[in-house]
Amino acid sequence: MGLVVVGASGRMGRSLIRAIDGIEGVHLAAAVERTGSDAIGRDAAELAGLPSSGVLVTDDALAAFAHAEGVVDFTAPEASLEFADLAAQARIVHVLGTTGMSSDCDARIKAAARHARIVKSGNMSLGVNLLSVLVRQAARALGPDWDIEVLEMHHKHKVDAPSGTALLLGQAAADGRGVDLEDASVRVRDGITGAREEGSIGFATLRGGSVVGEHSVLFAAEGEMVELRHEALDRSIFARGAVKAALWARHQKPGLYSMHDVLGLTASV
Ligand SMILES: NC(=O)C1=CN([C@@H]2O[C@H](COP(=O)(O)OP(=O)(O)OC[C@H]3O[C@@H](n4cnc5c(N)ncnc54)[C@H](O)[C@@H]3O)[C@@H](O)[C@H]2O)C=CC1
Ligand SMILES: O=C(O)C1=N[C@H](C(=O)O)C[C@H](O)C1
Repeated sequence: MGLVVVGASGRMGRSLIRAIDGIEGVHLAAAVERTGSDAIGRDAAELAGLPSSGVLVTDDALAAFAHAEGVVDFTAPEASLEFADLAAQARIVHVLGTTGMSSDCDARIKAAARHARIVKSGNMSLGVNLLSVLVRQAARALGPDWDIEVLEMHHKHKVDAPSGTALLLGQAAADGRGVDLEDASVRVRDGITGAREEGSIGFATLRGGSVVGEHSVLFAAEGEMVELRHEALDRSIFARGAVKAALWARHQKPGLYSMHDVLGLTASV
């Protein structure tokens, strides 16, 4: 399966190029960066620390998509919307890992998925997706007198908050409780906030250094606390998940899929 990596010189772009190189059944068909990037014209594999491949980074996404079967996209929300349209036109699989998408963006991705196979997730790792199943089960079992807080820490370059993973885990907790996350979530606390509102789902964001990604979901009650936690030690876990998603989506009908679909983690698990 020929895959295009968009955002090829980014942290995830380089990790994806290395993952594609090491996985049977896929090859790097093209590598795309934004117009004006220093990476344009450079060998994509060399950028990722591999021996040269002859695939030069381009800013012509349309031409790149024409000769591929899938695109893996960890870029930025506006760019991902554009790539969703181009992938739908080219009838290729779109694996979308970009976070920080607004509800408007999500609606446009849903519309594009009427004609395209899109796998979208705030976290492509097996560990976090399994964790989300456990969070949903815990939230259902523990009930509303257990306070739920989602805590995350990432590297200092991350531009969106809360992380896509924190929102995914918050959604799992809300699903387990049978509440609407929009109504229940408290994303920021500052000043005299008053006591914690019963049933709310809180978020706390930490940024610093080179942390790849740490997430905890805390369930706190009178006299006891349960913590469910995931730590990403290397970006290759997301890259390998994204490639797995592309290979899986190749055989699916048009639609918007999640990593739960790819990994077979259905609602009943
Ligand atoms: N879903 C998941 O499992 C994961 C999601 N992410 C998300 O992926 C995104 C990227 O993360 P990083 O790689 O750390 O960021 P980064 O800033 O290192 O890389 C983003 C790359 O996209 C490129 N880009 C931006 N607009 C573009 C355009 N129009 N055309 C082509 N390239 C364009 C940038 O030049 C940059 O090289 C973020 O939203 C992050 O939260 C990151 C890791 C895992
Ligand atoms: O920006 C990152 O780095 C990451 N982003 C994703 C998120 O927003 O949750 C996934 C991972 O935690 C790394």
